[in-house]
Amino acid sequence: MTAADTRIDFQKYTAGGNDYLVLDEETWGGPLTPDAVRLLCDRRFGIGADGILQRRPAPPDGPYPVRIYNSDGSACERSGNGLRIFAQWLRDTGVTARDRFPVHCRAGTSAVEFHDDASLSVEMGTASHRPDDIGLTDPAVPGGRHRLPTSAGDLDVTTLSLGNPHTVVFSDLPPDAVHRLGHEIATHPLFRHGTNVQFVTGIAPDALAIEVWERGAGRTLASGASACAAATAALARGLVRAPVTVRMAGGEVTVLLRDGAVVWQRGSAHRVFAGAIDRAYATGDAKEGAR
Ligand SMILES: N[C@@H](CCC[C@H](N)C(=O)O)C(=O)O
Repeated sequence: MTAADTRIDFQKYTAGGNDYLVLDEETWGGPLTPDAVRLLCDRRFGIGADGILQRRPAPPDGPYPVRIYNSDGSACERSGNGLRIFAQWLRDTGVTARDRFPVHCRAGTSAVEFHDDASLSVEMGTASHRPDDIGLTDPAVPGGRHRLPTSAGDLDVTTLSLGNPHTVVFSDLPPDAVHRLGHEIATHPLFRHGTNVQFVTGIAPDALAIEVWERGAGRTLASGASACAAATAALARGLVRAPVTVRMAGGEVTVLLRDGAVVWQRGSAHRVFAGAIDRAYATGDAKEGAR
């Protein structure tokens, strides 16, 4: 029996404190189960991460497909930090040496561009306010700007989809709102598939500050898709001008629109460490007590 039979290699990356494990589908032996994702992401029983990126087989020149999972085991259509991390991993591991290439996730294909300062830009698609795209359950509620009833009163929000659902909260709230209201809004009955939530805590002419509550992961220190959602919503309200620097607890990304509507985010992604996890533990029954 070789080490590859008993251990599964992984790499751990971070983008502004939003951390992901990167695994290979071939090494794992197929798609991850929700139980396996929860175990691997568990910070006490597993390796610990906000989510997992599982690389899928690809033609040499791409597009390079990736499955994206949240730490609660759910699959996610698109992740801004996830795609930046995956692109960085493709370069770090020598899968490609190119500066521009396409990656592919459930929400579609995104172009990636590396810059001289070691940052990278990733295309995030076009924001949609269509109720069906967001998964709104009440036909009386339009996508875009509306009021959202919560335990803290009716909030001024913008709901939109970037391939995944987002609710940007513009109401003035106490600093701990992300902890008090994040889960409530993320699981609000208005959203058929749940929603990621961004609390806007500061606005400048070309910058925003947000706190993030992710669907499927809870509060995170940063989120690329959330930064894009918040910037897009603030641009639509005329509150900021592009490019918009979006500051989060763990770091910042820059968001801009190309061709008037295509959302791009720019930031960095870093490898933290590489390791191997016991295959029997990660895939077998020895996961008692994990979330
Ligand atoms: N961390 C991500 C966002 C992940 C998506 C989300 N949790 C979902 O379920 O849609 C990012 O950086 O964009």
